[in-house]
Parts: sequence; structure tokens; C-alpha cells
Amino acid sequence: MKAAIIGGTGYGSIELTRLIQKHPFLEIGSVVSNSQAGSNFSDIYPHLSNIIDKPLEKFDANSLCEQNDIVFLATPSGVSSNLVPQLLDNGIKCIDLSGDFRLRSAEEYELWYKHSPAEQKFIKKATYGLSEIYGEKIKTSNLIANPGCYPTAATLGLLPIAKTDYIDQKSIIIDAKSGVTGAGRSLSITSHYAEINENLKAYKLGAHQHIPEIEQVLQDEIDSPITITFTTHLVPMLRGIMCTIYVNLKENIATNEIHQLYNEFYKNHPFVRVRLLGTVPETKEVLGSNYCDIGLHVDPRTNRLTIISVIDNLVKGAAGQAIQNVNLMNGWDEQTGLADLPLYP
Ligand SMILES: NC(=O)C1=CN([C@@H]2O[C@H](COP(=O)(O)OP(=O)(O)OC[C@H]3O[C@@H](n4cnc5c(N)ncnc54)[C@H](OP(=O)(O)O)[C@@H]3O)[C@@H](O)[C@H]2O)C=CC1
Ligand SMILES: CC(=O)N[C@@H](CCC(=O)OP(=O)(O)O)C(=O)O
Repeated sequence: MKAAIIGGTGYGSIELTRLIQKHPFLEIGSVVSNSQAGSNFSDIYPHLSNIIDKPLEKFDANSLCEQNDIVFLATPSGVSSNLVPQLLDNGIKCIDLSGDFRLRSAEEYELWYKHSPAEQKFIKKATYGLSEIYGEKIKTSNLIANPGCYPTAATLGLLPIAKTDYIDQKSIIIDAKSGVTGAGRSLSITSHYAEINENLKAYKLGAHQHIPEIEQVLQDEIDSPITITFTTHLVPMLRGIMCTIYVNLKENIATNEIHQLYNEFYKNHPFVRVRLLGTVPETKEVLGSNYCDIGLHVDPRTNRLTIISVIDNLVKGAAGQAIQNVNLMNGWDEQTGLADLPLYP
């Protein structure tokens, strides 16, 4: 099956390229670049030399759909809302890595993303692509709104406990940290080496665009309104997200019992690894892989549960989950092409 990638020279695209290259049923058809059309992909990314020597193309919906079977959009927010309608009208399935089709409310999108929203009829067609939770819907969808990197780690960490009545729903705090590739490849002062190296900073306090996304998933699953405290931090490393999540328990429950609950919840989901009691997952332990590792601890003094959830932002947080969704959409084993060990050390 031929896959096209739009947003060719970005980090999402280059990670999709790496994963598609080793997928047994996918191959790279077209790579579209807004800024570098006409150049060779391996001129921009020399690590592709002699492996993928393809010219980067201009966007043309008709020829893209003629030459490919599926399209990944790895463009900044505000771009795919215009491209996806043209592609869907040509009858091709789309996986959008941006936030343009994740939020059901156009007003919320405008408020948090500061762009004009996609047309409502296309938002309605989108399936939120959190593979472990919405696998059945994903299988029959033509448009996948691939989740944000932080929401993937946060919701996979929270959902098993949030769906019980053990927790005070008003008490959820998500302390999130990301490596710099989460900000994409384009130059900016905030991710500049001299600004980020030997430094740790919190950003977008109370204003992060992933707040409504996490709340939407929790509300859908819990069926009651919920608000969270979510703070993001930039860490001087390349890849990886850690969400440290705090929740107040309404009653005294041992870590052991919560551990069993998580194991049961994820027993049929190979990419979520509930770690052994007493162990705490680290970002390096999922590096380059599609795993989300979860560690659990209840402090009996405070009756508070701490959940540690780690992913590689470019894999389970973006390109890996996108491929997992394509596997589901095609009836292939969801691990196809994604079963590699994490890169360690
Ligand atoms: N990085 C991450 O960890 C994650 C990213 N995402 C989301 O995935 C999407 C891609 O992210 P990422 O690859 O990191 O971002 P990058 O900034 O690295 O790449 C985006 C690419 O999109 C293209 N582009 C930029 N502006 C425009 C435009 N106005 N019109 C068309 N194309 C444009 C550019 O490539 P070219 O000029 O070659 O077309 C650019 O390199 C974003 O929406 C991001 O929020 C989601 C989860 C995790
Ligand atoms: C480290 C870093 O800057 N991360 C980005 C994640 C962007 C992203 O993936 O968000 P959308 O796909 O929802 O646009 C951020 O915090 O905004």
C-alpha cells in the first residue's frame, strides 16, 4: 500500500518515513513539501542517502490521490483543515497528526489554537485516534485525528482509574515534560540550544492547547464534566514525554489493587506496559518505540495516587500511533512494523 506524507521536511514526516520504510505492507509513495518541492528528500536528510532518494513534490490533491492509497498529514495546526477536505473528496483515507480535527467544538479549537476551525462536517467525520481506546471506531474510519503527544501519555495513564469511582475527579493534576523534538523542526527562540541546554522551563501555563483535548477524552469516557490542571515543561533532551499524574483517592486503596486494575484494563493492548510494582518507568526505556509505560504508586499517608506515564513523543506520541491506526484501519495486526525494541541506552 502506497503512503503519501505531507509536511515532508518536518520531524513527524521523517519519523513516519523511518517507520514506513520497515513496514511490511506500506511503502512511501509521495512526499509533499511546501518549502522544498523539487529538492531530493535525501538532500534535506542525508541519513536517507541511497535508501530513499525521492524528489519532494508540490501539493496536488488529484495526483496525490491517484498515486497513493493513504495520506499522512504532518503539518502544523491550521493547514490540514484546508487540505483534508480536498483529499477526502478524492476518496482517499487520511491520518492527520495535527490538532485540526481532534476537538469536536469549533469554538474551543479557535480559542485554544487561534486558527480558523475546519468545517464542521469534516470534524464530524473524524475519529480520535487513541488506538487502545477507540480501536473499533478507527477500523472503519476514513479520517483519523491522531492524538497529541501529551494527551496520549496523559489519557493512557489516567483512563483506567478515571473510569472508576475511586477518585476525586476535581483533583487531577498532570505535570508533563517533553523533549525538544515535540516542538517540531522549525527554528524558534524557545527551542534554541543556548536557551534550552542546561535549563528547565514550564510553558503555556493554563493555556496549553492539549488541555481541552485531554478533558474531552476524559469527559467522553467518564460521562461527566471534568477539568484538569495541566502544566508542560521543556526538558533538554531530544525525545520523550513523561507525565507525572496526581489523583486523590476517595478511600484507602492499596497500590496492589490499582496495579491489578491497570493490568486488567490493558491486558489486550501490547503497546501499554504496566510496569512491575515498585518500578518507575523512564523515557529512555521507550525511546524509539511505540510503547507507553506506566508506573503506579499510592502514598497511604496522603491517600494520593501517583501515575508515571512515558512515551516517545515522535513514536507513540505521533508517527507510531499513526501507523498503529493504519494497521487497525486495514485489519492488520496492530503491531505490524512497530514491534522493535526500544533503543537503549
Ligand atoms: N513533534 C512531535 O512530537 C509531535 C507533533 N505533532 C503534530 O504533528 C504535526 C507535525 O509536527 P512536526 O513534524 O513536529 O512539525 P515540524 O515543524 O517539524 O514540521 C511541520 C512541517 O510542515 C510543513 N509546513 C510548515 N508550514 C506549512 C504550511 N503553512 N503549509 C503547509 N506545510 C507547512 C513544513 O514542511 P515542508 O515545508 O517540507 O512542507 C514543516 O517542516 C504538527 O501539527 C504537530 O503539532 C503531534 C504529536 C507529536
Ligand atoms: C515541546 C513542545 O513544544 N511541544 C508542543 C507539542 C505540540 C503538539 O504536538 O501539539 P499539537 O499537535 O496539538 O499542535 C507544545 O507543547 O505545543
